[in-house]
Amino acid sequence: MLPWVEKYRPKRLSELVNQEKALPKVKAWVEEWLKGRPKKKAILLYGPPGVGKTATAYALANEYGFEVIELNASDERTYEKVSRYIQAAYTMDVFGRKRKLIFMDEADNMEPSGAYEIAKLIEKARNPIILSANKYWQVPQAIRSKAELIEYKKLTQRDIMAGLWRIVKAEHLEVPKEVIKLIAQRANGDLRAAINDLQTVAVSPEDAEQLLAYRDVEKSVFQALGGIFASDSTKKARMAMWNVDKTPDELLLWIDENIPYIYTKPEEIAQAYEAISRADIYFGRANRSGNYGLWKYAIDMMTAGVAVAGTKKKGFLRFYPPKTLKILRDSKEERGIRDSIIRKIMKGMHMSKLEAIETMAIFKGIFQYNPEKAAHIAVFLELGDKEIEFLTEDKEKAKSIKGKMMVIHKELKKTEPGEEVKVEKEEKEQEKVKEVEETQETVGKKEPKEPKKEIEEEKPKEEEKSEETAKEEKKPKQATLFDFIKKK
Ligand SMILES: Nc1ncnc2c1ncn2[C@@H]1O[C@H](COP(=O)(O)OP(=O)(O)OP(=O)(O)O)[C@@H](O)[C@H]1O
Repeated sequence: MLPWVEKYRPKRLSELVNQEKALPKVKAWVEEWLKGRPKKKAILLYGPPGVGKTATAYALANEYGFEVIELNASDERTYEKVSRYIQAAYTMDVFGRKRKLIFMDEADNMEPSGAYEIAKLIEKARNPIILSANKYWQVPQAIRSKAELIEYKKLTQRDIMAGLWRIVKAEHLEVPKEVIKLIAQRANGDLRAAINDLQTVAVSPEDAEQLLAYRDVEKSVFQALGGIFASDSTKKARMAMWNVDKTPDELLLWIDENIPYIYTKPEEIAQAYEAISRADIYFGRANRSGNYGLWKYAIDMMTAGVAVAGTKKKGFLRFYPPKTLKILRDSKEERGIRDSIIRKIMKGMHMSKLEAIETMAIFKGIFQYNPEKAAHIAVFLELGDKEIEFLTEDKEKAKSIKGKMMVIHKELKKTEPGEEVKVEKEEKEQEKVKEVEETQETVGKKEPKEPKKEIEEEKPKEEEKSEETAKEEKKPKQATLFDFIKKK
């Protein structure tokens, strides 16, 4: 399906909305080219994303009969390409070919080392060169000084709505006014984002509400995914991570979820998953060793590694939130509980987030069908009432697990030397709790977590060391899922 941003790209400059200040300057410059060679061979269009910079280049070319050569300024091979097309300019039109207009996107992501060479090429250029950037001050000075700077302003909500209505009419859609307004509000001046949202809504109206709500919150994640999957350069893929409001290991889940939607060839999918699992291994190692320097490798694997797994994706990409997290359906409270369980698994079992989430899914099964094992897990991870209920999805089952946990706690305390007196006291306390449980709904609210702490605090100093070693010995034993299963 042709992306609507392309399908409805303005054919003429007059179709561009609300860039009245910029367009006369662009026109004047290109008309100078028709007469000869202007003083400035290049113009630098700068402004926020999705406001018509690229659209200007194409509409201009269409109106004035140029062929657009689109290059990515951050690509290392750009210099080579620019130089090739600039040579070609000397023989322009000899074979009846169209004169070329060079459009260089992302001038603010250019390698500074190549900038000087490109600036020299601009000086020699026989063809119009249009550079585009979001932040002109990040364009290397050598290049900036060779270009006329033209500002593109952020579009208003009205502009965005006008742009959307044009498409709604052309596509014969029936979209309520409120939806158009909502999309325009969320686009924050970016018509490209708004058009993409409109296409998403039109493709699947059934989950439009959720997707829109989600986009609002997670906009930067979608942008990052776009950056990773639509990137033809590893550097750009890596950069896509920079402004995401998610931790790298969370973004990994998003990438993981979207691989099969974006890549279609089995070998591409396999390679992308391979990159993801290697990233996950690095995250796991970083968590275990506390060496967070390993995150760098993990991030490289999950961005650049995934980006090179398949061919660059053009066109409309639709991303989905990770199902594992069920974020859309979960309430804020549930999310909090789920995240806390995941954190406890990560910490207690020394796992990466992905491993912890998979483990939590397994635990859910155990908590629902095997209260005995579940109780061991709950004690080990020090799960609270809400967390146990979350895993069982059933209050009664949770109650039974909590009862078993008390027994386990009792057993554990009995095995600790010099604690018989305490245990006796504990037993009495627990009996009291049991009585309350039998009469009240709030069973198990008092987990024996606190009494355990008390005991630890009161332990004689000389025992600390041996307990440390005991803990050390316990650690690897309890750190795998199979150990819980064996326990029964
Ligand atoms: N001012 C505008 N008038 C009409 N359509 C626009 C305008 N701005 C953007 N669009 C629509 O949005 C699409 C994306 O815009 P465009 O590619 O020109 O953005 P851009 O400013 O180059 O953004 P970026 O900096 O991210 O490259 C266009 O194809 C067009 O359909």
